[in-house]
Amino acid sequence: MTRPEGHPSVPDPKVGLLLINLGTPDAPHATAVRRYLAEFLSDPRVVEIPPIAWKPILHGIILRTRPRRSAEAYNQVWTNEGSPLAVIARRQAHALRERFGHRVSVHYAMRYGNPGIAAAIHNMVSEGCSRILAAPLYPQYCAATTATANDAVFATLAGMRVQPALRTLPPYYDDPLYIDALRANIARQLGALDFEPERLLVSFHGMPRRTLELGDPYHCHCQKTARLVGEALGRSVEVTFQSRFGRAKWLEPATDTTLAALPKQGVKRIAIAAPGFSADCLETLEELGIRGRETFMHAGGEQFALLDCLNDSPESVDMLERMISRELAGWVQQT
Ligand SMILES: C=CC1=C(C)c2cc3[nH]c(cc4nc(cc5[nH]c(cc1n2)c(C)c5CCC(=O)O)C(CCC(=O)O)=C4C)c(C)c3C=C
Ligand SMILES: [Fe+2]
Ligand SMILES: [Fe+2]
Repeated sequence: MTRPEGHPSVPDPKVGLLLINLGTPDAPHATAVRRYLAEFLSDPRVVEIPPIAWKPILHGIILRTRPRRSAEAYNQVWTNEGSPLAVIARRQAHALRERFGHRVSVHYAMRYGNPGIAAAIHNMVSEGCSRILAAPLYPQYCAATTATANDAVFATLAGMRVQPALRTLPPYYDDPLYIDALRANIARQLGALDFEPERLLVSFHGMPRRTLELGDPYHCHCQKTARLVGEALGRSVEVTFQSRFGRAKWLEPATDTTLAALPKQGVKRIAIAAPGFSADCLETLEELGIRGRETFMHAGGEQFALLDCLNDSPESVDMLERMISRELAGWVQQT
């Protein structure tokens, strides 16, 4: 790097990138799942019920029953290398490390479970990172995901005497880089199917409807992503919301009821994409790929394809590299 004459040469600051995802249990067993669910479902950003009312339900009912059922579901998608979400998060970080080389120190962390956000930031700081970009890998902003990931980053810095400088990656639901990565990823997979789907469903994780009424932009972000992806692919898409939890009204239409209804409307061949998930996980592989498929086929469907998420595909790594480089402008020499 050349510097204008008269300016003393200062060492380049070390820049760190922290990729953040939701988290997953350490093992597909009820004990590990209970530990994970207890942390996840105790987050007031996730369950917005006053703790005095929620705690007895969580500890008295949910944590007594759900871990065993969820562990069975995790068992069906667990791999030799671990939980799919953890495996893919590791691969995404590895791929970006290769892309950025010595320019950026790439780490990843989970909001719940391991590796944790606080530990990752402490590692980065002790490694000498004085500037950190925290990148929650949620394309659509939601208080239950983006905000709580950022909260955990801010809380870690709040306890430090010498803080690194910090940036956060904004939501990227309508970023042309994201839409183009989805277009390429979905088009490639549709082209490789041995049938022509009559309908392309795009299923996003659901949220309580009340969060939309309170002003969370998540629902609008999902709708815009879906519209832009449909336009980019040149075909219509149908938006649904999955993973309903509890008794309150959630965003609609629900993925499971749509899957049960489509064959009766004459739609027998479908493909389903889940563009809100940056990595395949329990919610895509088990809820859509196993239970969703069963629901559709039992209702009279004939062909069903679950498309992979962006994961560590070349288009995903290109997208992340370019989006992150843009956020790091001024911090890192562009190549
Ligand atoms: C009130 C409950 C939940 C809200 C709100 C919620 C929002 C939300 N979640 C994701 C992404 C993921 N959720 C995952 C699993 C999962 N989600 C909930 C509940 C809520 N999610 C539970 C209880 C679970 C655990 C599994 C189960 O018991 O059903 C996952 C997968 C994790 C994995 O280990 O693979 C992801 C990813 C988003 C994006 C979101 C709001 C937009
Ligand atoms: Fe969830
Ligand atoms: Fe689920």
